[in-house]
Amino acid sequence: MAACTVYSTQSLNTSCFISTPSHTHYGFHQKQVVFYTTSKRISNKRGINTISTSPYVIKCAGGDSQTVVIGLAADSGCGKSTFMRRLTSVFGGTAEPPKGGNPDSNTLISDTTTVICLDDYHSLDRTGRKEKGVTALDPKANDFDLMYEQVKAIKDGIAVQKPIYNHVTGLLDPPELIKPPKILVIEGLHPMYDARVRDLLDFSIYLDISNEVKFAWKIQRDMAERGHSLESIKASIEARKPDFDAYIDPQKQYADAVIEVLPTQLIPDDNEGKILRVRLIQKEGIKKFSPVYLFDDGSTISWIPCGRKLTCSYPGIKFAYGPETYFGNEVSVVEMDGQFDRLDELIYVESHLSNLSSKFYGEVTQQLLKHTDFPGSNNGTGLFQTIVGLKIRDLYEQIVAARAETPVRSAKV
Ligand SMILES: Nc1ncnc2c1ncn2[C@@H]1O[C@H](COP(=O)(O)OP(=O)(O)OP(=O)(O)O)[C@@H](O)[C@H]1O
Ligand SMILES: O=C(CO)[C@H](O)[C@H](O)COP(=O)(O)O
Repeated sequence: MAACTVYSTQSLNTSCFISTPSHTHYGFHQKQVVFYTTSKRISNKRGINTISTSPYVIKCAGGDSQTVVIGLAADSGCGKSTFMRRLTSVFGGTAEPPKGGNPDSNTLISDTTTVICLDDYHSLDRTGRKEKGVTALDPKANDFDLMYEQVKAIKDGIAVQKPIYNHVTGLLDPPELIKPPKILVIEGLHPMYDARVRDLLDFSIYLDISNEVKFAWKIQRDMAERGHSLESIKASIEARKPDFDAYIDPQKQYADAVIEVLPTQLIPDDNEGKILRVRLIQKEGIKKFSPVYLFDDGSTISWIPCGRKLTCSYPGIKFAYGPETYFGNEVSVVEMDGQFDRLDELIYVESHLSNLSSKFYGEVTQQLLKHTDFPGSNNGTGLFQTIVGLKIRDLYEQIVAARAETPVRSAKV
């Protein structure tokens, strides 16, 4: 049986948020129990109940109970869903919408992860935004207080009733229950915009897609799959740009890892946007995260792997690695320009990368081979998304291991 520690409320901030109607006893996860014997419930207009008194909080040793929170920021259509599918696959599962819930829910749940889309915190629906003349990227169209309260509650192991923004109707639908998972990913336009939400993140990622590439991807998806015209795609990108520059793009300075996607430099003046130069920018000095490197940690390296061990057709493949400064922070950057002809040969490149946090030799290659149908599997976007997925798994395992030790120690003291 797990050893438990009982804390008196005098030393705790006892205010918390819950979503269930019962008010005497809440059990979250297997190894943490929060036990309220006296409670005062105040319903507020967001359907959240505030408990203002809680005499005992019991936490048990060996608990992996607190949710690890990951932030993933990017503009719409920049590969968040693809990245999430790769991340879920690293944990060995597939993500699905909540069973029996709203068919237009934006949430995806797997055994380990719950991914919530921050569009659900739009405070203005489509009509409301039109009337007020604001875009969904404008902070005025989003409820950051609620976002903070709910992400904090989930992180503390407490279920919430999260609103749903319905992309089909453009309306705010009735809320859905989100239980605390092992890993909560908050993805969308603003995971690092509000300092309170940012501080809750255990790791943060920004997908930085250059305008040229964003345009090429949008055309491919919105013209081919959604029947939009070229003119309307151009107009929509232009209309979003000022708010994107003001509110979304600046978040990259806070990210622990940035995946930057640029046009290739291997073809002069390329404007097709098919061959990509992708940079994995990794912040130095982040707890439980040690950046991936090529050949030699801290050196500056340029490497063309094409030859006997790696088949390359025009324009080839070029890797680079080295230390840089990014928004005043020391970072390590691994870069890949070009694309693989034969994905199985990626193993050759993988064997020259270190600190991958893989569980066995060839895991990165195996992951990419598993999902050759995902966009970007043959270039740096797929490679670096997979690597970041392994890093998140490693971070999660380190956090769980550290937590398993802490209460035992404090109980002994
Ligand atoms: N690495 C990639 N290489 C090429 N195309 C890509 C890549 N990632 C995404 N795309 C293109 O962009 C489209 C959007 O990708 P995805 O659905 O993953 O983005 P998203 O950020 O989740 O979009 P949204 O927020 O609009 O739902 C894909 O359908 C595909 O056409
Ligand atoms: O930037 C977006 C994030 O995905 C969407 O444009 C925003 O959520 C508004 O959605 P819709 O266009 O469906 O009203």
